[in-house]
Amino acid sequence: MSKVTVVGAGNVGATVANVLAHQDLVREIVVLDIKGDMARGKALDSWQQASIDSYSTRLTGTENYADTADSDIVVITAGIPRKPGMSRDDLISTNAKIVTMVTRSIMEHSKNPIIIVVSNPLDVMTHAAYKASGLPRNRVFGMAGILDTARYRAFLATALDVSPKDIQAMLLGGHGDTMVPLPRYTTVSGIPVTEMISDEDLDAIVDRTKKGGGELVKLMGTSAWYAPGAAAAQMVGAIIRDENRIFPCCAQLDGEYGMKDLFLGVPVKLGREGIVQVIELKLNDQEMDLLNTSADHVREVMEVFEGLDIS
Ligand SMILES: NC(=O)c1ccc[n+]([C@@H]2O[C@H](COP(=O)([O-])OP(=O)(O)OC[C@H]3O[C@@H](n4cnc5c(N)ncnc54)[C@H](O)[C@@H]3O)[C@@H](O)[C@H]2O)c1
Ligand SMILES: O=C(O)C[C@H](O)C(=O)O
Repeated sequence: MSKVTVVGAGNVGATVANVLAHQDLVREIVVLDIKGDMARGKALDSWQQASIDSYSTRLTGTENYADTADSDIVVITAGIPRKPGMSRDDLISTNAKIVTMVTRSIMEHSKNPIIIVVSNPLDVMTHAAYKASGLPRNRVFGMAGILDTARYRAFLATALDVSPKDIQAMLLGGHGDTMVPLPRYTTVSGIPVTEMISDEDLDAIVDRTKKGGGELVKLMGTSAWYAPGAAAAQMVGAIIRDENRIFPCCAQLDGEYGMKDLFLGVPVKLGREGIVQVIELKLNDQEMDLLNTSADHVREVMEVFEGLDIS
């Protein structure tokens, strides 16, 4: 596996390419954007960093899909980000068209890629790419849960004054304010987090996590990119190394958690073939209720998507 395409050379796309290049895992990264010179410039800038940071991954930029031919993995970050006051769902009509067109163009030049979607609203955009690609569900999935748990882990690390490296956590649901961080599946070096923090403080951290994207949009006027870019690069790394790592990702459910034909955040095992397994947790009633509420919200956005005219 050695060719990765990143579509969208904006804040997130450029970060995915740059972080991935630093892992020195792939032969070639192609960065594609409708603004071809921006893609060329960012790829060239990252390539000029190679001798300083010691990696061999060759980066090039383009606006031409022929240059993406025979990609093993494609990360789609193309689309508009939200501005303060907007929800991710407000992006749907613009980004649904972009993600669909991008996926169709990718499939004209790569036979059997793995596609990782980043564009928002994430769960529905992952469905859009799945539908436009014709690929099986194990090869099309979305990045959100790694980012959302990373935020949760960062907030916990600050509150407990420990390293975020020692916090392990799981999270379910759609990538929106109804996401479901799971304290029952959160540990600090194996110690249940509930033994280290009060219920009140933990609740506040769960709530801040759910609104974590919006907090950054408010601060910066646009959405985040360092942690999102690193999260997508981590997924690419796990696939290329065939590691079977378990991450929360947006995957199509086929009966798991009692749901079908819906893309939602769940724990998955990631290896060379993409999603090797969707992992079903034994949820309690309260967790299941929260997951159902989140799924209902994603279904509402799906209805908007189904009503769009994307020719
Ligand atoms: N899943 C997540 O957790 C997560 C995290 C952060 C951002 N996002 C989403 O990722 C997307 C990108 O965010 P960003 O901050 O990088 O935005 P950005 O505006 O910095 O970059 C987006 C890029 O997409 C390009 N683009 C637009 N239409 C295109 C097309 N048809 N073909 C190719 N390129 C095209 C633009 O030219 C631009 O360079 C947004 O939708 C944002 O909401 C998702
Ligand atoms: O919040 C956003 O709009 C971008 C992204 O989904 C995030 O969580 O940072």
